[in-house]
Amino acid sequence: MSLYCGTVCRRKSFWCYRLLSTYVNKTRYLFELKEDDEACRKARQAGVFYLFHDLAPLLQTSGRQYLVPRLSRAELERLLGKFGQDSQRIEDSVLIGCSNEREAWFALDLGLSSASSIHKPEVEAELGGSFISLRRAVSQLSSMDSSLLFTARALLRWHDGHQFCSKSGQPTKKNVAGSKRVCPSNNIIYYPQMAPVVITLVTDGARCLLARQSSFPKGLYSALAGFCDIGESVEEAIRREVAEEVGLEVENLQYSTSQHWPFPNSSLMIACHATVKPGQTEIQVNLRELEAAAWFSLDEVAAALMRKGSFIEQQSDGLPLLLPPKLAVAHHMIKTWVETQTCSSLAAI
Ligand SMILES: NC(=O)C1=CN([C@@H]2O[C@H](COP(=O)(O)OP(=O)(O)OC[C@H]3O[C@@H](n4cnc5c(N)ncnc54)[C@H](O)[C@@H]3O)[C@@H](O)[C@H]2O)C=CC1
Ligand SMILES: [Mg+2]
Repeated sequence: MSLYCGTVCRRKSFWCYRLLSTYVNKTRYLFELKEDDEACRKARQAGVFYLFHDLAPLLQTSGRQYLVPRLSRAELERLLGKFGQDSQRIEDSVLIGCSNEREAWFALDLGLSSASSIHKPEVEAELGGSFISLRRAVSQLSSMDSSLLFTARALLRWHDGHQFCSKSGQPTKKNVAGSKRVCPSNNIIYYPQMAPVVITLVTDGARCLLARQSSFPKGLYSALAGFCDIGESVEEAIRREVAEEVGLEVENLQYSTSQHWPFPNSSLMIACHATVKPGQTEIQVNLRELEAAAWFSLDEVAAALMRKGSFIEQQSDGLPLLLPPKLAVAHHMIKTWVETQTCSSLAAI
């Protein structure tokens, strides 16, 4: 049973953790760490650390998968000492989560601050791993690891880009958890930001519309995506983006799911399905935004979904269509569409 006992237990800690479900307990604990610098400092003493270098996480290879090593506080202090760094450097770490047992997890980038950047190959040799671009590693990470590393990368990048107050020009100061930065001269609080992005899988009933940008790997097609403009609702952004990019009008918008996507900046991907208006299927590609867009049949998409291996391996097997990696929300939407189409065609038999 999960119970919240409110103010009665608000003595030493914010909440009486004993009575709460594991999930609520964890959520409340993280909330406390973000709000209370002293509690977070204490948690950092016993916490574990994920290391990055210039936003690339430290990873270790295990067969076709990557493992994500973590360091205890003592191991991290030893490492910093070995490379002539003060343990003060740990102050730069940011809180990215915690275990069910309230072990706090932090991320620290050893390469971002050029004044005190640690030489990458030496750390890699010392820790028996490599700092690998998260984008490159994403298909070989478990979904739990990738979600944690996405958060860490986004937060580390945000702090790196918000060292100064945009009003006073003075240095800003992060709270211990790294959930905000404050300008000491005018008390303006800066919170980490994400840009809302709509991503839409358009169908005409039998086919789905996929598109590619010239920057995509050869053969890769994805759903239509675009940043929401100021003042727009999600529905308006979807209609505008589809019209802008492929010259079609859509209706029957249906929310599917959402995902935090850290490349290149933090985006909140809001995924929806939509259909074209009856009789409107002729694509007019906006070549300033896209290289190509086309309708794909269920068979073509289902075959592409079955393909295994990395992009490089898939590119060499000669089939024309490549789909986004499993962890991308675009993959999830395409898979959902194929499943729905397959079920409805089976039901029609
Ligand atoms: N996780 C997934 O499955 C997928 C994620 N994406 C992500 O969605 C994002 C948006 O997709 P695009 O087609 O590139 O968007 P888009 O169609 O809006 O075009 C990008 C252009 O929009 C403008 N723009 C407006 N607001 C912006 C902002 N806040 N930040 C950056 N540019 C802004 C810029 O001129 C930029 O060149 C990309 O960052 C991409 O990584 C895209 C497809 C799949
Ligand atoms: Mg786009």
